[in-house]
Amino acid sequence: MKKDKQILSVKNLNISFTQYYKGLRAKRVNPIKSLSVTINAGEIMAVIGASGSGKSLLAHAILGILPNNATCGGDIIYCGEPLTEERKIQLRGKEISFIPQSVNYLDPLMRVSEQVKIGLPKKEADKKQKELFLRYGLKEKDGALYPFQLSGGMLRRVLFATSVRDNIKLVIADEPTPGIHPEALSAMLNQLRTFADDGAAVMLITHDIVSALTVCDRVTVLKDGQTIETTMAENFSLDGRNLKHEYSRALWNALPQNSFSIYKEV
Ligand SMILES: Nc1ncnc2c1ncn2[C@@H]1O[C@H](COP(=O)(O)OP(=O)(O)OP(=O)(O)O)[C@@H](O)[C@H]1O
Ligand code: NI
Repeated sequence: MKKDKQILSVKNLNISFTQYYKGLRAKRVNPIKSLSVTINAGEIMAVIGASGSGKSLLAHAILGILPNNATCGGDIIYCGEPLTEERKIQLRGKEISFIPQSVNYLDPLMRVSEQVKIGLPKKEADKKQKELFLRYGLKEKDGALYPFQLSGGMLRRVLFATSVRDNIKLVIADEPTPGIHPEALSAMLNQLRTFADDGAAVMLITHDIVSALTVCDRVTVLKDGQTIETTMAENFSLDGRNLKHEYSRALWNALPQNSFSIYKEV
């Protein structure tokens, strides 16, 4: 696949919810106001922002899994064409791969090895699933277990294994690494890098900016459902003087390892 080709373009995304309370009184909330992000083939775009800034909603809008009471505006273009609700259903789990934030996305009643096999070509599903378990430090016998029998860290690895498929063009990873020990963390980040190097566009939603910077190309900063800035990863360095927006600098300088740097307005 040609690199630098735009795979995903989200323009002026707007998401609101109608909430009913006290019987019939309706209230609208509008957590995503004007959010834009583009990702090219071969690129990892980290998406960062405080809790509640709209990162997961962005992911869910692209995948077509927003709750029913959500209203969505703006444009989502995938490979040059509007990503309609039908196309979302058609493509997710195939060309568009999702690593969800919550392990609740796993089926509680299905053995985890079976869940990793979903979407794999039948003939090689067994072999591939075992390879993926090995790659992410899961034991072969763990495959026979149900989600409730695995630890949080193990479930994250299972989720990651479910995302590795051939012919992926877009990967959306929503906070894929919390509670993961350092070795598995780097295996997962390397896997995201491999997806990108093989030509996919990768969206890495995370709170862990420092780990993300080891693999990502660009960073989009969100605040209150709006894009604050998109910048090259290398601008997250020193005291953040190359970042355009005050808020991005504040996020960067709030990290414990940066707290001693002298922050001056530039
Ligand atoms: N179904 C819903 N109805 C109403 N508001 C919602 C709904 N889902 C999410 N929100 C609101 O939208 C905002 C953004 O939520 P979102 O889950 O995208 O945040 P996030 O950036 O992923 O946060 P975190 O880092 O904690 O995962 C939040 O204020 C949340 O309360
Ligand atoms: Ni989230």
